[in-house]
Amino acid sequence: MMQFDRVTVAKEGRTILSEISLDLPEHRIGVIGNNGSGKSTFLRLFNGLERPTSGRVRYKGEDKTDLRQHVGFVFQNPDNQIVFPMVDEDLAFGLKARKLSKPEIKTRIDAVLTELSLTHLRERLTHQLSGGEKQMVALAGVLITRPDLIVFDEPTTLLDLRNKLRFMSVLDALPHPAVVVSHDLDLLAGFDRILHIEDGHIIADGVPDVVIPAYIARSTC
Ligand SMILES: Nc1ncnc2c1ncn2[C@@H]1O[C@H](COP(=O)(O)OP(=O)(O)OP(=O)(O)O)[C@@H](O)[C@H]1O
Repeated sequence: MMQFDRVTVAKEGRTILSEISLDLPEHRIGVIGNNGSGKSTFLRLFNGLERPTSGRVRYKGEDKTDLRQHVGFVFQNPDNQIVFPMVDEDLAFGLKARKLSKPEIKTRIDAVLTELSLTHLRERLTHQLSGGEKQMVALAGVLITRPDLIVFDEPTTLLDLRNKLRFMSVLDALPHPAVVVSHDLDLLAGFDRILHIEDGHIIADGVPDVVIPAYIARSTC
Protein backbone atom coordinates (compact mmCIF):
# COMPACT_ATOMS: atom_id res chain seq x y z
CA MET A 1 0.00 0.00 0.00
CA MET A 2 2.82 2.41 0.96
CA GLN A 3 6.14 2.62 -0.84
CA PHE A 4 9.29 4.47 0.13
CA ASP A 5 11.73 5.22 -2.63
CA ARG A 6 15.18 6.38 -1.43
CA VAL A 7 13.61 8.56 1.26
CA THR A 8 15.97 10.78 3.22
CA VAL A 9 14.95 13.19 5.99
CA ALA A 10 17.48 15.75 7.18
CA LYS A 11 16.98 18.46 9.81
CA GLU A 12 19.35 21.21 10.82
CA GLY A 13 22.08 19.66 8.69
CA ARG A 14 21.68 16.23 10.30
CA THR A 15 20.48 13.14 8.45
CA ILE A 16 17.69 11.52 10.47
CA LEU A 17 16.55 8.93 7.92
CA SER A 18 18.87 7.84 5.15
CA GLU A 19 17.84 6.51 1.73
CA ILE A 20 14.98 4.31 2.95
CA SER A 21 13.49 2.14 0.19
CA LEU A 22 10.61 -0.14 1.15
CA ASP A 23 7.46 -1.69 -0.23
CA LEU A 24 4.98 -2.23 2.62
CA PRO A 25 2.00 -4.40 1.64
CA GLU A 26 1.70 -6.36 4.93
CA HIS A 27 -1.32 -6.11 7.26
CA ARG A 28 0.66 -5.62 10.48
CA ILE A 29 4.09 -4.01 10.43
CA GLY A 30 6.07 -3.24 13.59
CA VAL A 31 8.92 -0.75 13.87
CA ILE A 32 11.57 -1.13 16.57
CA GLY A 33 14.83 0.58 17.43
CA ASN A 34 16.65 2.53 20.10
CA ASN A 35 15.62 5.98 21.31
CA GLY A 36 16.44 8.60 18.71
CA SER A 37 16.94 6.07 15.90
CA GLY A 38 14.31 7.72 13.65
CA LYS A 39 11.16 5.63 14.23
CA SER A 40 8.72 8.51 14.85
CA THR A 41 10.15 10.48 11.95
CA PHE A 42 9.65 7.41 9.75
CA LEU A 43 6.05 7.03 10.96
CA ARG A 44 5.21 10.70 10.35
CA LEU A 45 6.12 10.26 6.70
CA PHE A 46 3.14 7.92 6.31
CA ASN A 47 0.52 10.62 6.74
CA GLY A 48 2.43 13.65 5.55
CA LEU A 49 3.22 15.07 9.01
CA GLU A 50 6.80 14.79 7.77
CA ARG A 51 7.98 15.29 4.18
CA PRO A 52 11.06 13.67 2.64
CA THR A 53 14.05 15.95 2.12
CA SER A 54 14.71 13.76 -0.91
CA GLY A 55 13.11 10.65 -2.36
CA ARG A 56 9.42 9.77 -2.63
CA VAL A 57 6.66 8.35 -0.47
CA ARG A 58 4.00 6.77 -2.64
CA TYR A 59 0.56 5.56 -1.61
CA LYS A 60 -0.99 2.91 -3.86
CA GLY A 61 1.61 3.80 -6.48
CA GLU A 62 0.88 7.55 -6.46
CA ASP A 63 2.41 10.69 -4.98
CA LYS A 64 -0.39 12.05 -2.77
CA THR A 65 -0.66 15.53 -1.36
CA ASP A 66 -3.57 14.50 0.88
CA LEU A 67 -2.08 11.52 2.74
CA ARG A 68 -3.95 12.59 5.90
CA GLN A 69 -7.22 11.69 4.18
CA HIS A 70 -6.02 8.10 3.81
CA VAL A 71 -3.75 7.46 6.79
CA GLY A 72 -4.86 7.85 10.41
CA PHE A 73 -2.24 8.64 13.06
CA VAL A 74 -2.63 7.55 16.70
CA PHE A 75 -0.20 9.45 18.92
CA GLN A 76 1.60 8.09 21.96
CA ASN A 77 -0.11 10.61 24.21
CA PRO A 78 -3.87 10.90 23.59
CA ASP A 79 -3.83 14.40 25.14
CA ASN A 80 -2.14 15.51 21.91
CA GLN A 81 -5.10 14.24 19.95
CA ILE A 82 -8.19 14.95 22.06
CA VAL A 83 -9.05 18.64 21.83
CA PHE A 84 -12.73 19.05 22.77
CA PRO A 85 -14.28 18.97 26.28
CA MET A 86 -16.85 16.24 25.52
CA VAL A 87 -16.17 12.85 23.94
CA ASP A 88 -18.93 13.15 21.32
CA GLU A 89 -17.82 16.69 20.37
CA ASP A 90 -14.28 15.46 19.96
CA LEU A 91 -15.36 12.58 17.72
CA ALA A 92 -17.52 14.94 15.63
CA PHE A 93 -14.64 17.34 15.01
CA GLY A 94 -12.87 15.45 12.19
CA LEU A 95 -16.17 14.79 10.47
CA LYS A 96 -17.34 18.41 10.61
CA ALA A 97 -14.05 19.35 8.97
CA ARG A 98 -14.95 16.88 6.21
CA LYS A 99 -18.36 18.59 5.94
CA LEU A 100 -20.45 15.51 6.78
CA SER A 101 -24.13 16.10 7.63
CA LYS A 102 -25.31 16.05 11.27
CA PRO A 103 -27.23 12.74 10.88
CA GLU A 104 -24.20 11.10 9.22
CA ILE A 105 -21.94 12.36 12.04
CA LYS A 106 -24.32 10.92 14.66
CA THR A 107 -24.49 7.58 12.84
CA ARG A 108 -20.70 7.35 12.66
CA ILE A 109 -20.26 8.29 16.33
CA ASP A 110 -22.79 5.61 17.35
CA ALA A 111 -21.03 3.04 15.16
CA VAL A 112 -17.48 3.71 16.36
CA LEU A 113 -18.46 3.84 20.04
CA THR A 114 -20.28 0.53 19.65
CA GLU A 115 -17.37 -1.04 17.74
CA LEU A 116 -14.93 -0.15 20.53
CA SER A 117 -17.43 -0.82 23.38
CA LEU A 118 -17.24 2.83 24.47
CA THR A 119 -20.90 3.92 24.36
CA HIS A 120 -20.81 4.66 28.11
CA LEU A 121 -18.20 7.39 27.45
CA ARG A 122 -20.24 9.30 24.86
CA GLU A 123 -21.16 12.28 27.07
CA ARG A 124 -18.19 12.21 29.41
CA LEU A 125 -15.77 15.10 29.85
CA THR A 126 -12.57 14.17 28.04
CA HIS A 127 -10.26 15.63 30.69
CA GLN A 128 -11.84 13.35 33.30
CA LEU A 129 -11.14 10.13 31.38
CA SER A 130 -8.47 7.69 32.53
CA GLY A 131 -5.35 7.20 30.38
CA GLY A 132 -6.73 3.94 28.95
CA GLU A 133 -10.11 5.53 28.17
CA LYS A 134 -8.39 8.48 26.50
CA GLN A 135 -6.28 6.18 24.34
CA MET A 136 -9.42 4.35 23.17
CA VAL A 137 -11.22 7.66 22.46
CA ALA A 138 -8.18 8.83 20.47
CA LEU A 139 -8.36 5.61 18.46
CA ALA A 140 -12.12 6.16 17.95
CA GLY A 141 -11.33 9.68 16.68
CA VAL A 142 -9.08 8.17 14.02
CA LEU A 143 -11.36 5.24 13.09
CA ILE A 144 -14.35 7.52 12.65
CA THR A 145 -12.65 9.23 9.70
CA ARG A 146 -12.47 5.80 7.99
CA PRO A 147 -8.77 5.75 7.11
CA ASP A 148 -7.40 3.07 4.79
CA LEU A 149 -4.32 2.57 6.95
CA ILE A 150 -3.56 3.45 10.60
CA VAL A 151 -0.15 4.22 12.09
CA PHE A 152 0.44 4.08 15.84
CA ASP A 153 3.32 5.76 17.68
CA GLU A 154 4.02 3.84 20.89
CA PRO A 155 0.31 3.30 21.62
CA THR A 156 0.66 1.26 24.82
CA THR A 157 3.30 3.28 26.68
CA LEU A 158 0.80 4.98 28.99
CA LEU A 159 -1.44 1.93 29.50
CA ASP A 160 -1.57 -0.44 32.46
CA LEU A 161 -1.54 -4.19 31.76
CA ARG A 162 -5.34 -4.49 31.61
CA ASN A 163 -5.69 -1.63 29.13
CA LYS A 164 -2.72 -2.83 27.13
CA LEU A 165 -4.34 -6.26 26.74
CA ARG A 166 -7.60 -4.60 25.77
CA PHE A 167 -5.82 -2.41 23.23
CA MET A 168 -4.06 -5.48 21.80
CA SER A 169 -7.34 -7.29 21.28
CA VAL A 170 -8.90 -4.20 19.66
CA LEU A 171 -5.88 -3.87 17.36
CA ASP A 172 -6.09 -7.56 16.52
CA ALA A 173 -9.72 -7.19 15.45
CA LEU A 174 -9.23 -4.05 13.34
CA PRO A 175 -9.59 -4.76 9.62
CA HIS A 176 -7.27 -1.87 8.73
CA PRO A 177 -3.61 -2.40 7.85
CA ALA A 178 -1.49 -0.94 10.65
CA VAL A 179 2.08 0.18 11.23
CA VAL A 180 3.06 0.31 14.90
CA VAL A 181 6.17 1.88 16.42
CA SER A 182 6.75 0.35 19.83
CA HIS A 183 9.33 -0.52 22.46
CA ASP A 184 6.82 -3.13 23.67
CA LEU A 185 8.10 -6.23 21.89
CA ASP A 186 5.18 -8.41 23.13
CA LEU A 187 2.79 -6.18 21.22
CA LEU A 188 4.65 -6.84 17.96
CA ALA A 189 5.34 -10.57 18.39
CA GLY A 190 2.43 -11.73 16.19
CA PHE A 191 2.96 -9.15 13.44
CA ASP A 192 3.67 -10.00 9.79
CA ARG A 193 6.84 -7.96 9.49
CA ILE A 194 9.24 -6.03 11.72
CA LEU A 195 11.55 -3.21 10.66
CA HIS A 196 14.52 -2.44 12.89
CA ILE A 197 15.77 1.13 12.49
CA GLU A 198 19.17 2.20 13.74
CA ASP A 199 20.69 5.64 13.17
CA GLY A 200 18.22 6.33 10.38
CA HIS A 201 18.83 3.08 8.49
CA ILE A 202 16.73 -0.07 8.28
CA ILE A 203 19.22 -2.59 9.57
CA ALA A 204 16.86 -5.58 9.77
CA ASP A 205 13.61 -6.37 8.01
CA GLY A 206 11.77 -9.65 8.41
CA VAL A 207 9.48 -11.79 10.54
CA PRO A 208 9.30 -11.12 14.32
CA ASP A 209 10.85 -14.48 15.24
CA VAL A 210 14.05 -13.44 13.49
CA VAL A 211 14.23 -9.66 13.85
CA ILE A 212 13.17 -9.31 17.51
CA PRO A 213 15.67 -11.82 19.02
CA ALA A 214 18.47 -10.22 16.95
CA TYR A 215 17.43 -6.77 18.24
CA ILE A 216 17.43 -8.03 21.85
CA ALA A 217 20.84 -9.66 21.38
CA ARG A 218 22.24 -6.46 19.87
CA SER A 219 20.80 -4.35 22.71
CA THR A 220 22.15 -6.54 25.47
CA CYS A 221 25.68 -7.18 24.20
N1 LIG B 1 13.06 19.03 14.26
C1 LIG B 1 14.20 18.38 14.55
N2 LIG B 1 15.38 19.00 14.45
C2 LIG B 1 16.55 18.36 14.73
N3 LIG B 1 16.59 17.06 15.10
C3 LIG B 1 15.43 16.40 15.20
C4 LIG B 1 14.18 17.01 14.93
N4 LIG B 1 13.20 16.10 15.11
C5 LIG B 1 13.82 14.95 15.48
N5 LIG B 1 15.15 15.14 15.55
C6 LIG B 1 16.17 14.14 15.90
O1 LIG B 1 16.03 13.03 15.04
C7 LIG B 1 16.36 11.84 15.71
C8 LIG B 1 15.25 10.83 15.50
O2 LIG B 1 14.08 11.28 16.22
P1 LIG B 1 12.78 10.36 16.32
O3 LIG B 1 11.81 11.07 17.20
O4 LIG B 1 12.35 9.99 14.96
O5 LIG B 1 13.38 9.08 17.06
P2 LIG B 1 12.63 7.83 17.70
O6 LIG B 1 13.33 6.62 17.19
O7 LIG B 1 11.17 7.91 17.48
O8 LIG B 1 12.98 8.01 19.25
P3 LIG B 1 12.18 7.57 20.60
O9 LIG B 1 12.20 6.07 20.66
O10 LIG B 1 13.03 8.18 21.68
O11 LIG B 1 10.81 8.16 20.53
C9 LIG B 1 16.62 12.21 17.17
O12 LIG B 1 18.00 12.29 17.38
C10 LIG B 1 15.96 13.58 17.30
O13 LIG B 1 16.65 14.37 18.26
